[in-house]
This record gives sequence, C-alpha cells and structure tokens, in this order.
Amino acid sequence: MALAQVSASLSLSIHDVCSISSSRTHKISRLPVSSISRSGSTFATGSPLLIRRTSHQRKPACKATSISIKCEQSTQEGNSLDVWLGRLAMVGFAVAITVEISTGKGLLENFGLTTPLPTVALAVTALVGVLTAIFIFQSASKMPAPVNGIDLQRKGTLLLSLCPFLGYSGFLGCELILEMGATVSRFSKRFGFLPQCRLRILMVGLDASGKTTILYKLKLGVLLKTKPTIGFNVETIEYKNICFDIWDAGGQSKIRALWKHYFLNAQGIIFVVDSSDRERISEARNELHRILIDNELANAALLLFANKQDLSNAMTLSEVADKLGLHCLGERPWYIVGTSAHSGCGLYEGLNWLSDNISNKAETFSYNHIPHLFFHRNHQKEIDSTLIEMEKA
Ligand SMILES: Nc1nc2c(ncn2[C@@H]2O[C@H](COP(=O)(O)OP(=O)(O)OP(=O)(O)O)[C@@H](O)[C@H]2O)c(=O)[nH]1
Ligand SMILES: [Mg+2]
Repeated sequence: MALAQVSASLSLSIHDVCSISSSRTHKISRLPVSSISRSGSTFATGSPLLIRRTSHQRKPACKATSISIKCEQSTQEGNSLDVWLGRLAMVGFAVAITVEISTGKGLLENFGLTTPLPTVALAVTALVGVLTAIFIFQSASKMPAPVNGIDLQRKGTLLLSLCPFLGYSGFLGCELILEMGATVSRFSKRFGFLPQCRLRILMVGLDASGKTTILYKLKLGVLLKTKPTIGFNVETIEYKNICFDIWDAGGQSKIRALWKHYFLNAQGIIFVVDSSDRERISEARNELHRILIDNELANAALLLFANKQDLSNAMTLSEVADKLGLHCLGERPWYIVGTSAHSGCGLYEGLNWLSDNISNKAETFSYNHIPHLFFHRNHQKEIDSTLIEMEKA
C-alpha cells in the first residue's frame, strides 16, 4: 500500500506548508510586470510566489504602494533543500499512486512486504487528513488581504499542492475501509476472536440419561436441577472457535417418535446413555439403531456419551460399546467417551472429536434457530399435538 511513502511524503509536505506559514515579509514596490523577476516555485503548479526587485532595477518615478507578501519559496534566498524535498515528495506520491493503480498492489507489497495493520494505516491516513486540513485553514487565516490576486494565487497554489495528499489519503482510506472487514475477520479467526463455523448437533437418548444436564453443564458450567424435557432445548456452545448448536430432544418414549423431525441438517448426533442403567441398555440400543437407518442422518458423525460414570455401578466403556452394538455400525465414524454431567468430565473430549470428525464443516455455515428451517411444515402439527398430549398427561 505504499504507506511508508505516504508518511514520508506527508512529513515533507507539512514541512513545506509550515515554512509557508512562517512570517517573513518583504516590502516590495508595485512594478511593471516586466520589471519583476520570477523564481521557481517549490511546486510545479500555481503561480510564482517570490516577487522581488532585482538589484539593478531602478525605482520607478511613480509613488510606490507598499504591500506585504509572505514569500519563502525562493531558490535563491530560501533553503533550496526544501524545494528539492518538496519535488521529491510530489514525485514519490505520483509514483506510489501510479504503481498502486497499475499493479493493484501497494509499493511495499510489490517489494514483498506485507500490508501494514489496517488500524495503523487508517490512523496514519486520518492523521494526514486532519493535519492537512489544519494547515490549510491556518494558512488561509494568516493570509493578508488579497492584493492584485497575488494571495489568491498563493492560496490556490497551496491547495493544488495539497490535492495529491488529500486525494491519496482518501483513496488509501477507502481502500482500507473496504478491505478492513475481510482483514479483521481473517485476523479474528486466526486468533480465535470469531467462531469459524457452526455445527448443528442433535442430542438424543433415553429419558433420564442426562441430556439436559449435559447441555447446561456445557453452556453454563454449572449443574442444573432438571425436569424431564417435553419438546426440546437448544443452546449454542462456543468451543475451539466453533459454534455447536446443540438440540436436546426429550427422551420419553412418547416423544421419541418426534426425534426424526429434528434430523434435518444435523451434522452430528450425540447419543447419551445412562451407564448405570443396565436394565434399559438394550432399549437404548434399539433406539440408536432405529435412528441410524434414517437417510437424513446418513452422513452424521456419531458421538456416544456413556454418562453417569461417577456412579459406582456404571458399566465400563467397552461394556457399553458392546451392548450398544457399536462395532457393527459399518463406515459411520463413531466415538464413545465416558462422561459425568455432574463433574463435566469427558464432555469437551466429545466436542473435540465432533469438531475433528464432521466432514461437511462449512466455514460460514449459518442459520438461525427458527425451527421451521429444520422441520417439514406438516411435521410441526405432529410435534405440537404430541407435546400438548404430553403436557396434559
Ligand atoms: N450421578 C449422575 N447423575 C446424573 C448425571 N447426569 C444427569 N444426572 C441426573 O439424571 C437425572 C436426569 O437428568 P436429565 O438431564 O434431566 O435427563 P434427560 O436425558 O434430559 O431426560 P429427558 O429430558 O427426560 O429426556 C437428573 O437427576 C440428573 O441430575 C451424571 O453424570 N451423574
Ligand atoms: Mg431433558
């Protein structure tokens, strides 16, 4: 972005402007145009700023009107270094803009240097704009009343000379603002400020297996006293730069028929088993295999939480895996982890596995929580009537 060029040129231009504002005055006489000598201006455009009488000129006969003009830009009297630095600055700007427009890259970028941080660049651009405005106004307010158009010409020269600075600053600013969104987003994602993607996860299992307790342990980090879920709970859990939208469906036998309405777009399934409930482990197995044959879950990764591992009578992981028939699941990716919703043990290990094993993670996969995006319209009636029946019971 040629930012260095901007800063360098700016300091030079400000120096020039400062020197213009300092008040060195010369008394000159009104002379015929032919009798005044011109010297080069710092800038290529505008009128000559120095008007002085040469030594060999004689005073005219008519009475001279004395006017005061600030004039510093002289190759003879002033600092010639200023003049050359000013020219250099102008050429630098011209080169920077030309390179940027023709190549689509800034000067620094062309030399293999990375673009500076957008905030730094924007701050520098803003500083350029503010300083330029201050110097223009200061210069204009200190100017004497125009005489013979000379001061107007000087003002014009000043403004013309500042145009490239203003133009380039604006150009750079706009470019940076446009780029900033994408850059900030990239930086944020890299450093973990923004979630990279959303995953839709369906959590099912028999009633009282601990699904709702798990959900709120993950979400709030505390152990909540729960009631049997009628319908579903949904919460977004942000972990490792990923938003897990976890849908916890009630597990009572009458509600299980409704699970299928939550399958749409689910990228992962968490099946929760009460490891201490030996009596109902085969029922859990049947429910698990029933949902896995559904086409809508064909690509979903399967995570099993062998929950309540804190209880002394809990089955071991391999026992749960055997009794659930996990080894005959074919090619579907699955993982079993022992958990305790009370202590939180094992829960994040499960989320880690999910994030690593969901293949269709879209970087900007987004949707909202409006249920109709996930339910077929005609299913909503079935859900409503079942839940109303359950509430009445
Ligand atoms: N000891 C122990 N108890 C647990 C654990 N997880 C859940 N519980 C208890 O099990 C009971 C049922 O928990 P819920 O989270 O409501 O179960 P659920 O799976 O949501 O039940 P439904 O909503 O009916 O499907 C509660 O009393 C919990 O405190 C655990 O890891 N260890
Ligand atoms: Mg529940």
